[in-house]
Amino acid sequence: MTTLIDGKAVAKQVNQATQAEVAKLVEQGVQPGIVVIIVGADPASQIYVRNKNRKAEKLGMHSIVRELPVSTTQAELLSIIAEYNADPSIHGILVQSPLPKQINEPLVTMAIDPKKDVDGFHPTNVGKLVTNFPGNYPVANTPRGIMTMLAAYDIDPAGKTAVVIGRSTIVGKPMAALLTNANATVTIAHSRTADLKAVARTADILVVATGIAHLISGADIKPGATVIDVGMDRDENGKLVGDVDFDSAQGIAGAITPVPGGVGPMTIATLMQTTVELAKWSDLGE
Ligand SMILES: Nc1nc2c(c(=O)[nH]1)N[C@@H](CN(C=O)c1ccc(C(=O)N[C@@H](CCC(=O)O)C(=O)O)cc1)CN2
Ligand SMILES: [Mg+2]
Repeated sequence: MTTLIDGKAVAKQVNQATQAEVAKLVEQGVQPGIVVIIVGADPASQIYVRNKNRKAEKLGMHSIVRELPVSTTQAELLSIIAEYNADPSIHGILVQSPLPKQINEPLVTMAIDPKKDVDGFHPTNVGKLVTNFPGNYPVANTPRGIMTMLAAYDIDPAGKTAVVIGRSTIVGKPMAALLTNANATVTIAHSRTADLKAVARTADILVVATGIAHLISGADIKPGATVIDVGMDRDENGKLVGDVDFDSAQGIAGAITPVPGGVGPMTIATLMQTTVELAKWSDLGE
């Protein structure tokens, strides 16, 4: 029997808690605010940005979408970020990725005030995560949402062997840090890993974030393992699929996230949760 990890249902619970928290803050005179900056007109990014804006408004937050032309220069983008760094009504600044070629993404990440870094990508915040620094700071929303999902299903990483396939700043590296901080024994694997599938088979918790449709199949999964599929890929018919072949994993995995309806909804719900926390930490000193 394979348990389906229902990200949509967990996201709904997180969103309900966030909505209640927003209402409480508003009573105290603080309305959490987020700005999402999008450069260019990538259709998928436009949909994600619209979804974030709708969700933020639905939960009672102040939400701005700042749409910039594809020709925006590095200097223009940095000066817009500086504007929101100085705006007390904005607690979270998110620059939607991917960005056009003329923009230096790491410099953009560095320009965001770490206290408003709602993505958790600023090196100051990444450094705190990796050093398991005490206190409050934002953590990348996709891996943090995955930790929330694991907890919701009583899956404790402590003492388990975890394999994270993918080493991105958005998912793989912060995921490995969170699992390490939760006392798992963690391996980061990637495109250059020798015998990747044999490494995958050692995992009690397998997180796959490669962007390669159906890279992992049932034969690569240790029986009973928890499988978290971060992929959002298109198959040959244009259908949205994950990095894991869900059908062949069924019956082998102990628990698995579907695509869609797994990690994706948790990313947005966690982003909203982080925005509220940033507002609390900055305006109420909590
Ligand atoms: N600055 C950032 N840029 C990007 C991030 C990010 O976290 N920060 N992540 C991705 C895109 N993304 C959010 O921005 C995102 C994409 C998709 C989903 C989602 O809920 N997916 C659904 C399926 C949607 C569909 O049917 O197409 C699901 O998995 O159920 C959430 C967040 C890149 N850029
Ligand atoms: Mg994401």
